[in-house]
Amino acid sequence: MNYSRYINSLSAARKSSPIREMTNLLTQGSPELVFLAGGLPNPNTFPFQSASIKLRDGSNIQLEGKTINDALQYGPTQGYGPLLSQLKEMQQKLHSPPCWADTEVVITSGSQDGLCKAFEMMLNVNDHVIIQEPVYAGTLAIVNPFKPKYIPVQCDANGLIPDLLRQCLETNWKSEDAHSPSSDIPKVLYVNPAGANPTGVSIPLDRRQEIYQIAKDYDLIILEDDPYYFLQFDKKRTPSFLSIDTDGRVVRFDSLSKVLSSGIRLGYVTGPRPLMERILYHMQVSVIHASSMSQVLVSELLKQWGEEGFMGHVDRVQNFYLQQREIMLKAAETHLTGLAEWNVPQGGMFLWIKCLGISDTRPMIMERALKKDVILLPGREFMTDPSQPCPYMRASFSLPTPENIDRGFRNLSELIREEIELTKKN
Ligand SMILES: Cc1ncc(COP(=O)(O)O)c(CNc2cc3ccccc3n(O)c2=O)c1O
Repeated sequence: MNYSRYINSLSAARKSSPIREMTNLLTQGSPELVFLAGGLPNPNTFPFQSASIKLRDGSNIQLEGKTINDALQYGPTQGYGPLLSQLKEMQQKLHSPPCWADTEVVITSGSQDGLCKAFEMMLNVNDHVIIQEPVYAGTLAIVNPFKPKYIPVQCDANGLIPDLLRQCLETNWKSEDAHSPSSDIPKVLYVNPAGANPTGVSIPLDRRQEIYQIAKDYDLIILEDDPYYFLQFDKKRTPSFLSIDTDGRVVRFDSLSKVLSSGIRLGYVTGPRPLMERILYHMQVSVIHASSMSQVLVSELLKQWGEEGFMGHVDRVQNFYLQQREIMLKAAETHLTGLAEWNVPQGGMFLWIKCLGISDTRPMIMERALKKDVILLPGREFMTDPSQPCPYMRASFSLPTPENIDRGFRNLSELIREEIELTKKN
């Protein structure tokens, strides 16, 4: 593939920082090396001497000696060596990427960081951007400043609809336009394929293959934003776009937020080397690297757990959210039947609810929900055109207890009934 068409002039102008190259030397030098080059602070001046983290299973992770020094010091931009190796091994085992030999992984400060850098590498102002809709509000927040011409592709119970995707493209372009520098044909397809935010929908494999073929026909890069991959409620996880990527056209964003901790701010981007190099250079100048403490801690955890321990943990996390989903679905049945409609989420942590008899949920939620001791997000936040009224709202089942879910939905049903009355009066 010719990746230059996906790299805007800003990103193409980025170069590796000499200081970062120097720091990489530090990890390659002999023990006799006298390092006079980089401005790394002397760890003996740090007040932290060791750290011990207690795990819920009663075991401990000890950071001391080399690990505490690594945790407190600058490290390689691409990621802390041991963790990078562990994550690369995990990607190979879980996804068996067909283009693995030409693939690179970069550890980022959450998948949000990686997603932001990928769009900032690829987009120019006023670009066409193909995006599933509804879509995670954090993605819109990244892309909106580019004043994009969104091509929103509607979803059904199985996610993004390939026929609509193909229709959007063939109505306005020919596939050969992808090879014409002057064409304004889109270059990027953003997809959140499993347990999508906000719908909870997962795209089945046959549909992913159709979508991939369309991306192939129109030479699109697929941004596979997949933080809920481990939270798919069907234990047999659907193969990722990365696992069917025979061309090297998928950039995949994984997150540790939903399975280990959201506060450690660790995600990892997996994609073709020429694109990952651009993201690496951007990391060098934006944050230098993701938190060393977070990376060392996770690496020691994975070392202690091994693959079996980690997969056992993510299964427990998946089961927790499945239980939470059941509780929210029961509360919806009890309190919202006749007032709203919803699909059964196939993954993630959200229920996407359509209010019946209310054209736009934003005023109800933003102006009247707090008085009812319940708050959720209005559907407009997840639309590419927020000026349009939207009858949907997103409820998260990650945090509330079963009792609070039931109480919240009881309050919600009162809120909706009062809103319908209000609408009738106006
Ligand atoms: C589809 C999709 N892609 C990327 C991310 C970012 O995850 P990261 O790995 O932690 O950076 C997310 C996180 N989504 C949310 C985060 C959040 C944080 C504070 C408060 C509210 C939040 N709400 O509501 C969210 O949906 C996501 O859903």
